[in-house]
Amino acid sequence: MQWTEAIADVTTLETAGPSSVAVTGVQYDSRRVVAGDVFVAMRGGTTDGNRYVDAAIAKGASAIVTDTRETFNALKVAHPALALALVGEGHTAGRRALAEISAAVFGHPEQKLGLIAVTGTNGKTTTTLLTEQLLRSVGRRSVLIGTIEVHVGDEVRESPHTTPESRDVLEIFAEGVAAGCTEAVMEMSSHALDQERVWKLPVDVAIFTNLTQDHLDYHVTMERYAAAKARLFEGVGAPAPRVVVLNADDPYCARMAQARSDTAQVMRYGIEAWVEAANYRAVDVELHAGETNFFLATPKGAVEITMPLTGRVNVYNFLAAACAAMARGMTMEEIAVAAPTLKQVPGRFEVVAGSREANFTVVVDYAHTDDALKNLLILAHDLVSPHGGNVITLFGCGGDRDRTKRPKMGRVAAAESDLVVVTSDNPRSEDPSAIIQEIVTGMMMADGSYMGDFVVEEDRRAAIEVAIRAAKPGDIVLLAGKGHEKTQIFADHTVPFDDVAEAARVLETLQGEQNA
Ligand SMILES: CC(=O)N[C@H]1[C@@H](OP(=O)(O)OP(=O)(O)OC[C@H]2O[C@@H](n3ccc(=O)[nH]c3=O)[C@H](O)[C@@H]2O)O[C@H](CO)[C@@H](O)[C@@H]1O[C@H](C)C(=O)N[C@@H](C)C(=O)N[C@H](CCC(=O)O)C(=O)O
Ligand SMILES: Nc1ncnc2c1ncn2[C@@H]1O[C@H](COP(=O)(O)OP(=O)(O)OP(=O)(O)O)[C@@H](O)[C@H]1O
Ligand SMILES: N[C@H](CCC[C@H](N)C(=O)O)C(=O)O
Ligand SMILES: [Mg+2]
Repeated sequence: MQWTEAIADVTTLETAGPSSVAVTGVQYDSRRVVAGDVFVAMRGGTTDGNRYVDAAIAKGASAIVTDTRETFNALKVAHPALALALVGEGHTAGRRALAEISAAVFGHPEQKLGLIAVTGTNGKTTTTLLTEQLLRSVGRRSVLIGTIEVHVGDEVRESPHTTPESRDVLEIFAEGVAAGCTEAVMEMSSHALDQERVWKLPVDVAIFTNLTQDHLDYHVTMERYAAAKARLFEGVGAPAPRVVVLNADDPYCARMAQARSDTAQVMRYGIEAWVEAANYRAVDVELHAGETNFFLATPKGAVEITMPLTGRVNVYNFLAAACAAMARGMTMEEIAVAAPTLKQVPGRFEVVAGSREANFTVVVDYAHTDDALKNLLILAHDLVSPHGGNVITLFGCGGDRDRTKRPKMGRVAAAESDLVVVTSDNPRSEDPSAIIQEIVTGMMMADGSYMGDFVVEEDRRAAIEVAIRAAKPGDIVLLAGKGHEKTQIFADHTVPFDDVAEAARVLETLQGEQNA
């Protein structure tokens, strides 16, 4: 492709250098540049891509796009034979240019896929995976992009980010188109919406799951966090979505509804809301461990649903996924047929194998906000209360993330558990014991005493053993916060770590001790 074609959709302040240059790819990270790439130098929060233009040129970059005038002026003098473009000042202009160039370079795959995008604090990963499975049940092939995995048709890859940069999204989309995919299902994190990593992606169906506290380290206020999420329903540089799917039971439903276009079709789902407020409803919900039954009531009638997922939050995730599938042309009858075949999502209420033999249940769950933890604890109580079992909760909080959720998670855990084991999550650059102290502060009552029973064990491996050894028959042990994650991240090193594997190992040891 020619340079002029690659930047045809980009708003430039100034260009310089030759116009007939062959462009073979595009990159935003100098370390990934190969000969022929356009390098887009963007300012960031940690560093500045403009510092790395020389590195990119040394690797054979065919052209440089920058969001900084000094870089542009300096390159004009130092590299007069290089194709250059200056886009508006600042990282937003850089990210927009990156998206526009990537769409051109990858042949506009975003125009060839029906895009379903999911935002909200909790439930995005689950909802995307359920939506993909529903579509697959009627023979559609999808691209999936989210926290745990990337799917390109039948191929499964690890995911580095919940929502990658536009360049990477568009590359995956192009591979999906080549593999015969007709739809794409993706999570859109608030970071990505705010940073416009999803610039000009034409979302056909936009889903809102819920909004509760998280990420205030980044967004600072709930209003700004909500505004970032609302951008999905407005369209980020693209026309507003054709269909919006909203959780009518969430207090932020109206906020998201306001952002949509006047012509958008609105599908509101819920369990609690009145019929007038929610036109897609779960009625007569029966929750069991490992199975949930209800009627999916729609404007066209109702169908009976049986699905092998546990808990009320998954009824919401199913409703969201079912609405999206219907918006893409599936019938409710097809959805009812597919429901029993849905797969459990890794690390979301995942029951650890071997726990049944121990006569108690060990569950790994990705709850890492106070709302998710509260929902998890309610579910755990529902499951153990018929036979008088206890709830033992293990969790920690991630470093370099929202600090204000730490005491809130501490309070919820202490109020709703019979025993809490406070430990480390991913400490990242922070001191693990300082994070734990902030959690424990939330467990303190007005008179200075602590609510509930808790123990502190900073080492997550040892803590898992403490929690499981404390369990008696009929109890449930919740290992919260890390879900599917396969590593633990410390300041200067990352180690392999897997809650499910650690729990299985302890259960095996216990079994061995019992047999001895
Ligand atoms: C806060 C945040 O979102 N940061 C992301 C953002 O960083 P940034 O804009 O500050 O960029 P930077 O690191 O300062 O670098 C500036 C530029 O220099 C480039 N660079 C840098 C070094 C180099 O040698 N050469 C080079 O060219 C970088 O590629 C970049 O283009 O853009 C970077 C490039 O894509 C991301 O790696 C980085 O993710 C960081 C690591 C991160 O932790 N992000 C998290 C918070 C995040 O985005 N999470 C959400 C999910 C949240 C959820 O699921 O609830 C997600 O969507 O994944
Ligand atoms: N609809 C929901 N409402 C509230 N909590 C939920 C919901 N769905 C899942 N959860 C809880 O949130 C946790 C994370 O779920 P999931 O991974 O699907 O969400 P996510 O939005 O993708 O999270 P992240 O932003 O961290 O990737 C689950 O383990 C569960 O505890
Ligand atoms: N994807 C989310 C959740 C991380 C969960 C927890 N394990 C942590 O590391 O904080 C984030 O980046 O905030
Ligand atoms: Mg996710």
